[in-house]
Amino acid sequence: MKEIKLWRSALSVPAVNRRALEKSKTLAADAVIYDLEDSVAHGRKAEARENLEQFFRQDRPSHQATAIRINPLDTETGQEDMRTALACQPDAILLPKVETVANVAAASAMLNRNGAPLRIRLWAMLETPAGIVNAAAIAGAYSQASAGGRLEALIVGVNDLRSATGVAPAPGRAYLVPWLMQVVLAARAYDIAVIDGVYNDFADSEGFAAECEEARAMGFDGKMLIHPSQIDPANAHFSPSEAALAEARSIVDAFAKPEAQGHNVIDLDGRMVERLHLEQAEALLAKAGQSA
Ligand SMILES: CC(C)(COP(=O)(O)OP(=O)(O)OC[C@H]1O[C@@H](n2cnc3c(N)ncnc32)[C@H](O)[C@@H]1OP(=O)(O)O)[C@@H](O)C(=O)NCCC(=O)NCCSC(=O)C[C@H](O)C(=O)O
Ligand SMILES: [Mg+2]
Repeated sequence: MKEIKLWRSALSVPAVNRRALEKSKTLAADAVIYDLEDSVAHGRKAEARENLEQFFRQDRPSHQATAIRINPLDTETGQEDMRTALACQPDAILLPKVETVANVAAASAMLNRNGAPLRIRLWAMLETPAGIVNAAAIAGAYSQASAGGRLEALIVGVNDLRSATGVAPAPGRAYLVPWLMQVVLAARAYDIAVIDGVYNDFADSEGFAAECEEARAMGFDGKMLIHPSQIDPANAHFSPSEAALAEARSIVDAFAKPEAQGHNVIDLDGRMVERLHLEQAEALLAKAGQSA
């Protein structure tokens, strides 16, 4: 059976902030992304790497996946970050500003060359025009489904994307939605996770809730976060609703009845239900069991 993982909340923590690093272990985020890239000033990269090496020597809570976001690998800073990440052995390394299959190939080759265990995965941020245009190729080339690939998740970087395209940071994301959907489609085509970008105004809980709802309806698995106050709402919005769980139970029950045996299509209270709905229902119930 396929491994089920939760991707509802991926909190970014600046690796330069030791207090936030400590706090991260106590939080209910499904994943924590320790950031060496944009949240760390250029002159403090070495300090941030040192913090991470110390931090990863400690025990970590088992409920959280860990990732380290490095700088682009075609820079000396990115190369040094990768050495730190290899020493820390997080669950994943998050590559920023991925634009081509070659960007992922370079990281994958470094992991393989250095004998990194296969459990260390790659996550890719798509946050430039080229990254969005090439989303399907990037998702396909190194995804789990394609012979031992390491790529496990795509994350959208909406701030960089807005900056590179000139799309205004206005309320609502009408002009971004077509590009976001391209990323969702690419991830679904290759059966990898897909995480929506950050909501900067962490004091605006209503706006955040609205964006979570939109992201869920678009098919995202969760959201990248910047502040602990966003974790509980994200976990709630990206968990299956009670109504969806009740529906799933009724589908499972209906297919378990003797009269449904040998049928791929049944009538459930005047609606056609197929076996693919049964598989969806079982997956939803399994996921809910994991998040309970
Ligand atoms: C945005 C912040 C700078 C706000 O920080 P601060 O003013 O300190 O917030 P609070 O006083 O409300 O904090 C309350 C307590 O929570 C801790 N805290 C705050 N943020 C985090 C965090 N991210 N992880 C863990 N803990 C956190 C504070 O230390 C306080 O703790 P305590 O004193 O013990 O009660 C700050 O939230 C922050 O730095 N956020 C993360 C910024 C970041 O990671 N940016 C990079 C990711 S964004 C991105 O990737 C964009 C993307 O690339 C794109 O292109 O779109
Ligand atoms: Mg970015």
